[in-house]
Amino acid sequence: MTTDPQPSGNGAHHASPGEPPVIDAQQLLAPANASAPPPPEVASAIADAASTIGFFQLTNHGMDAAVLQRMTRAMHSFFDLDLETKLQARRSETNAMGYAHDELTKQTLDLKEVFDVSRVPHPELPDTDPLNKTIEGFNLWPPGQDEFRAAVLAYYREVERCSFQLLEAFCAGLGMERTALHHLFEGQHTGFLRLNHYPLAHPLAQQAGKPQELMGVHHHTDAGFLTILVQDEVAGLEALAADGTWHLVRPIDGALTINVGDLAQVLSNDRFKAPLHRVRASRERRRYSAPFFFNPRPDADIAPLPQFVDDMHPPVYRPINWGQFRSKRYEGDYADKGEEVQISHYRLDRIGSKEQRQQQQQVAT
Ligand SMILES: O=C(O)CCC(=O)C(=O)O
Ligand SMILES: [Fe+2]
Repeated sequence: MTTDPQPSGNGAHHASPGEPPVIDAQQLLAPANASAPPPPEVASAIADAASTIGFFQLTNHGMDAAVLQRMTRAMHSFFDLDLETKLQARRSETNAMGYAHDELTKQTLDLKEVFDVSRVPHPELPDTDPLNKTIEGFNLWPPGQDEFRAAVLAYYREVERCSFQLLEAFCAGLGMERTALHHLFEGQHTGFLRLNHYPLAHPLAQQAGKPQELMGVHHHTDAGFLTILVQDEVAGLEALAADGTWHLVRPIDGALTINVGDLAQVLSNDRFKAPLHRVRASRERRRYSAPFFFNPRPDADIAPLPQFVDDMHPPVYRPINWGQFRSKRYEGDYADKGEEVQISHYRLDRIGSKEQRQQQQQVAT
């Protein structure tokens, strides 16, 4: 049973304590509002959510519903293809985009299959033209799937447009000029769209003493700045709240689910929180989702912004070069190369770094 959302002070609604707020976005993402400042109460509700649970849901958002629906249909047909066809667009160690059914999170196999698509720098040129290679590699497409390609690329352009508008609301919520962070993304952002399909969990998985097999995605934070997620009606996504308990991020028809990424946490010097989240696998229903990871230019050096640093709030992180961080992270997704790189490795107090833990152990023993 679900409870009716309760209104809170700034127009956001919480279903229950710890559950991400549902925010009426007042058409924040509509093209007509591209040059308008984000409504202050929307920016403030976003900032409240971003600085507490790190997740929120946007209703009445203004993204093009027809483009979204077309992508969703194409995603279902794609995952229904036979494995052999999907494997023709299989990603590799040197090409992060394309199809995979063997992704690792925290060195553990996730129960899902994915298809990743990045920005196309020169849409007028063939997909395989060297000028269309980004730090993610080339986009790979299964043969004979023209509608899938067209639908996915149309959605990519739409969610990319919305990401810039949402970035402005994040900036406004942090009390900054709304275009203050555009330079980190403009021209060469490395945002990518992921299509996720979570097949049914095997009924014997838990009995076999392997509860980890019941996770669609193991707990993680998203590495980029922000994520715009479309989830279907099958529940499964959970976020870790400050009290240490997992809360369902319930699917809401027509809403966009947004979460803070690691880089927004770093830039805001820990004001915004990148939440740990995971996806439970279901034994009853297959689940589909489509996150867009809004990531900066490869040459962006991300560090706490001066306005969030003072005597009381010293910088928490040293600069992170995005291009290097992303490629290290991908190595961990693709194959077990040891501990996955995290922003905690860049903390100046070095809490959580391997070196520090080893040092602490040496001191303790
Ligand atoms: O499927 C979902 O709801 C979320 C997936 C996710 O967290 C991810 O792909 O990073
Ligand atoms: Fe995620």
